[in-house]
Amino acid sequence: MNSVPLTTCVNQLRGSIDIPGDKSISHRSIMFGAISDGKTVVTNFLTGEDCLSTIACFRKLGVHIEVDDQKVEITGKGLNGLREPTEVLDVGNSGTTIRLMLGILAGRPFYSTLIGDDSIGKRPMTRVTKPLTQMGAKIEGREDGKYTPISIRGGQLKGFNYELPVASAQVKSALLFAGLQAEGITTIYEPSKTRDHTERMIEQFGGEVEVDGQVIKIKGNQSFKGTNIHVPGDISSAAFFLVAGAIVENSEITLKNVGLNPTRTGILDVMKEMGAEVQMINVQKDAFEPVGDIIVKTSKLKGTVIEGDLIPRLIDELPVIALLATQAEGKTIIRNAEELKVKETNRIDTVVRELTTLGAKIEATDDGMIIYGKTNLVGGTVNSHGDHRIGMMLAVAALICKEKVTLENSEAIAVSYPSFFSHLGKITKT
Ligand SMILES: O=C(O)C1=C[C@@H](OP(=O)(O)O)[C@@H](O)[C@H](O)C1
Ligand SMILES: C=C(OP(=O)(O)O)C(=O)O
Repeated sequence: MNSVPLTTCVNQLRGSIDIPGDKSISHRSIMFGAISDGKTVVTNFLTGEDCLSTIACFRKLGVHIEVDDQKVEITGKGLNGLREPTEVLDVGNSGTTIRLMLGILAGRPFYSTLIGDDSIGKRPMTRVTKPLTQMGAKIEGREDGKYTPISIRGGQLKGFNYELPVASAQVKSALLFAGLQAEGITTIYEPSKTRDHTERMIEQFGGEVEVDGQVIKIKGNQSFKGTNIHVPGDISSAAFFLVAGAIVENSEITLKNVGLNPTRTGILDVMKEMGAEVQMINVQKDAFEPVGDIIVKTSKLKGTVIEGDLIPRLIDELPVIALLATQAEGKTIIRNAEELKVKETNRIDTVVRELTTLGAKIEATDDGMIIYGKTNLVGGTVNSHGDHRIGMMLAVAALICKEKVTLENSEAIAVSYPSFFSHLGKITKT
């Protein structure tokens, strides 16, 4: 457990950062590469711990994967090339890895066991185990399939119609992976539109999927062909610098190569609504995932309401958006965000607890939080609680703290952004 002093009292942030590869897209590039025929080359791959867990799991399923810095080569032998693993598959801290892999394994005629860390052991799995069982997979898990360890024996699946009880791209993607191996058609209805990287990647690897708003249809017995994928920068990682640039005085920073898929850009909409000076330049809309650069400057901010269909478009950014709201005049309300309770930590509790330590006025509600601004943040000892997004949010908060800030459990940040502190150091002027 690392405890580190954070940089405080920063006078300005200046310069530019190349944002590392998107976590969601990096995971999926390995998964599709592994189930395709032939070679897939992935560039700008995110070498965060979560995506490395995905690689480790597929190696145990017999897939040859070579990693050279941010370049990954996967030698796929199709879905039938996956082999029964002789060891348990350890997903580490990664919810995306376990839920999407369960979808793939549901259609494979062999037995696997999946485990993860303490945080994974508390995250709900019924949301995927129940519909996958309905499709025909045999799944057992602790407390009736609710939690890890989970064992699965896949086999011949049947397509079905399924209304998602929660807006979750992980559940949708698990069902797409199962559906593309099933007999017949699988139709999924989403309560709100969630990130569509799986749908985009199916087409990129030569498969077929039909999307009509929040209704997604996939036919079974599909096969895929290896391809080259260049992963855009992760807007969820850029979010920490977007907020830092807006709240630290005298700042102007450019975030380069940021993925701008509209299912992920909720933070930009909210920042504009709050009065932030953010500008997109060099936008390439026709790439398989849209990408561009973002300039952010110190901004005068006002409170807002964040709710409804916007929530899935910024779910992972809510901790750092809560910090942003502490620097806005007036009240900010975040509602319909109960999914925050089942992330790496209960992010309603951890955000409220840690920001309160630093002097913010913030309350937890049943489905979100209320933040009263503008407050001066002071200092203190804070804790990531093993949650990478909480750790990075606190490092950004420290930039505007007047007193010493110490971060406990800082190592969690490597889950999604191993170069976070070096990037922050590069733009920080004290
Ligand atoms: O599909 C994905 O890659 C993800 C979906 C989201 O989770 P849910 O599907 O649980 O909302 C998000 O929070 C997670 O970081 C990544
Ligand atoms: C929730 C997250 O990831 P996962 O669900 O993959 O653990 C996240 O990265 O904020």
